[in-house]
Amino acid sequence: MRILLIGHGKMGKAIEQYAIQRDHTIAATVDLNDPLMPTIAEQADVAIEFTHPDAAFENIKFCLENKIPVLSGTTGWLDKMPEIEKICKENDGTFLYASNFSLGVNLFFKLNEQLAALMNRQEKYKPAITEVHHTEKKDAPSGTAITLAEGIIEGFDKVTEWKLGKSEKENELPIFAERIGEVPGTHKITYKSDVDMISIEHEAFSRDGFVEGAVLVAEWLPQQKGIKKIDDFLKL
Ligand SMILES: NC(=O)c1ccc[n+]([C@@H]2O[C@H](COP(=O)([O-])OP(=O)(O)OC[C@H]3O[C@@H](n4cnc5c(N)ncnc54)[C@H](O)[C@@H]3O)[C@@H](O)[C@H]2O)c1
Ligand SMILES: O=C(O)C1=N[C@H](C(=O)O)CCC1
Repeated sequence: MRILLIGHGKMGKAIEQYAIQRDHTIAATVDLNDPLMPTIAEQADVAIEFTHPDAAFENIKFCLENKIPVLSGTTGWLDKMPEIEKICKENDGTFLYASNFSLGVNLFFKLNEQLAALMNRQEKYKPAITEVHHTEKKDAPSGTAITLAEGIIEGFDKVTEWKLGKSEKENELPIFAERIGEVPGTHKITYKSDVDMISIEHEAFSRDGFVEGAVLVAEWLPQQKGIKKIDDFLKL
């Protein structure tokens, strides 16, 4: 498969290595200030986009308008998702966003939803999320923490919105974001009462899980149409 790699940072470089190991070709690599031109698009079967919150929208739009199936792992741009969905439809395109491409985190998302449904019947427990990432991360909270928060809000009726930092209202789910050294990504959900605490945690040991997930989804995506979810691929 011929891959257009948009973003050649920590994720882009690791994806390049893993894709080559799986016998794919990197048709082109585009980073900041490299122009994205239609001639580049013609040489690729799929695009993989891991850039910056401010850059994702234009990159995804370019791919959809130039008829390349595109997946994006970039976080922090989701206010523009409705517009991307519209562009995808207008161009009869294929697009997939996942806040986290690792199998382990996607299993953790399901566990989080099940725990929220169980805890919904309990009066005494209050949920919170803590996420820890490396100091170069641009956005907070992490995209993964936002997906976890959405899972809790869906199943646990006492919270209706999330808030970065300490919550002031009963209906707010606090998300605490810490930035430490080179931590690839740790997410912890806690339900605390006055007498005890229940917690579940996912810890990534490296970026390998994100990288593998992104390449496997990229192999599957060209056979799909429309807005896809990672659940459509993983079928968990
Ligand atoms: N979904 C997931 O599984 C997952 C996993 C890891 C990281 N991420 C997200 O992916 C994104 C990138 O992460 P990273 O660790 O590789 O970051 P990084 O900072 O190491 O790399 C980002 C790269 O994008 C480039 N870039 C910036 N603007 C660009 C533009 N307009 N066009 C092309 N390239 C541009 C930067 O120069 C840099 O090389 C972040 O949003 C991060 O949160 C998601
Ligand atoms: O390193 C990052 O940046 C990560 N971003 C994603 C997020 O925001 O959830 C996934 C984990 C790593």
